[in-house]
Amino acid sequence: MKCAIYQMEIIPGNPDENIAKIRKWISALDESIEIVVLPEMWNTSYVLDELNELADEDGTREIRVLQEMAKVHHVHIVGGSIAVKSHGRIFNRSVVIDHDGEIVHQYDKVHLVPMLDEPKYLTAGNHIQTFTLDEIKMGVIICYDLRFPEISRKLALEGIEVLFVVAEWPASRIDAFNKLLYARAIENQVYVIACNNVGYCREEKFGGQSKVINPLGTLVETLETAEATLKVSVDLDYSKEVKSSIPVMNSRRPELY
Ligand SMILES: NC(=O)CCC(=O)C(=O)O
Repeated sequence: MKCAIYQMEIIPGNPDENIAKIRKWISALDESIEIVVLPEMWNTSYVLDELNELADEDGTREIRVLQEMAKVHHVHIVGGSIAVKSHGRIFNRSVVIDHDGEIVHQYDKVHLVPMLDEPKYLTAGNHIQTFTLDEIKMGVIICYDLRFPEISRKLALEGIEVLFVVAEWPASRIDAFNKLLYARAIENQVYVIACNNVGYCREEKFGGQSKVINPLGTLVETLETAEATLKVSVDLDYSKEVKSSIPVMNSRRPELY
């Protein structure tokens, strides 16, 4: 699976310019790329007090663009997440679109971040599910979700081979981001494909370091702290190989914990 990750510098509070950036970035990718990954809240960043005006109903404006790009460029899109309005409430919603332009998955962030005031402005989701692309089961979690091993374990127990982590993780806590990514890969024996943003939103600086970690916990490749694209090829059979050589899931004792 050939993957491109967009470590994007998101323009705070400007969905139109961010949509234009996404269009330009996807259009410039070479044709061999099969799946692209975007960061969390790429349409607005963390201008939470402006989302009532900025967020589109059900994210229709952004989703239409992603569907068009997916079809035209024949790529699956793990669309990071976008701020959307739905029935008067705001959600931090991840949308996955296949290369035919069909929506295959939507997920509303279930763990809202107190340190970024999310509980004050956003409504949490209540559902955690896997999705399938090219017959491979995958899962996506959003940023702060990474701190809660239960959500990744639930997805792993349902058979995912790849865990996408879409993030706007601050630079001040980037060591925790990196360590948690390794932990989730090792304990669940899955590829972790993490897409963080860079730049600022108001006073907050975001830390980048988007990366891919294999199911054994080895770094495949990482970015640093500038806007950039990470292109990697992922051998999905490796997850099955690791699962059979170290049978962690079979060694579990769920009756004890
Ligand atoms: N956008 C986020 O969810 C940030 C999470 C964070 O800052 C942390 O867990 O620390």
